[in-house]
Order: sequence, then structure tokens, then C-alpha cells
Amino acid sequence: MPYINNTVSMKLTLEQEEYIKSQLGKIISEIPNKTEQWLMVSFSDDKVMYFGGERKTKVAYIDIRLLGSCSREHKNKIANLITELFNDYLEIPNDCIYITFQEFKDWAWNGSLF
Ligand SMILES: O=C(O)c1cc2cc(O)c(O)cc2[nH]1
Repeated sequence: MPYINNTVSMKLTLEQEEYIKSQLGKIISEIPNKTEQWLMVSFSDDKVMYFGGERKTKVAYIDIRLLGSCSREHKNKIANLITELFNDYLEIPNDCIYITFQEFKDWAWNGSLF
């Protein structure tokens, strides 16, 4: 049940969204028992974003939500891979990429809690 919302300052094309979505599907599989099959991805693009008091044209905030817990080692691996993806593909500087992880015990799907 992972959910990843990607907020970025620039406008994304459909092709860019689909590429990032596919790469996130591969990256999330680095976490045991997580697969693209259960991954929900959303994009909030073309956002006005300030960082360090300055309006930035290339900045990203990636919000990752997980059912259950995951080790710090796996979170660090995911953070590395996602930072590399956004840096390589969208040319966002590494130090303008924020990533947070939240773990949820209570997550419902199809009308019932897991
Ligand atoms: O992605 C997860 O964390 C996930 C998916 C999934 C599906 C399922 O049927 C379960 O019982 C647990 C579960 N966790």
C-alpha cells in the first residue's frame, strides 16, 4: 500500500509523469513486501515553491506513505534512488530535493482495514 505524492516546481509532461511513475514502481520494490502492484502515485506539478527563503524553479518534495514499518536502511536506499532519479531526469539539484516517510498502522482498502 505505498503512496507517493510528488510535488515539483516545474510543469511535467505526461511522458515525464509516466517515466517517473514507472521508475518509482521499481524503486519501491527495494522495500521487502512492497510492489508496484499496490503503489499509488500522484503528481502536484507547476507549484510555486520557496526553499531557504528563495523562490526555486527546480525543487521537489516527495511524500512517501507506507502501510506498516520499514527499516532506516531501506528508507535511506529509497531516498538515494529517488534523489538520483529526480536529479538525473529532471535536473533538480540534490540539495533541492526533500523526501519524507510516514508509516501507518491503520490503512483501509476496498472498504476494510488491512
Ligand atoms: O503494499 C503493502 O504494504 C501491502 C499490500 C498488501 C496487500 C494485501 O493483501 C495485504 O494483506 C497486505 C498488504 N500490504
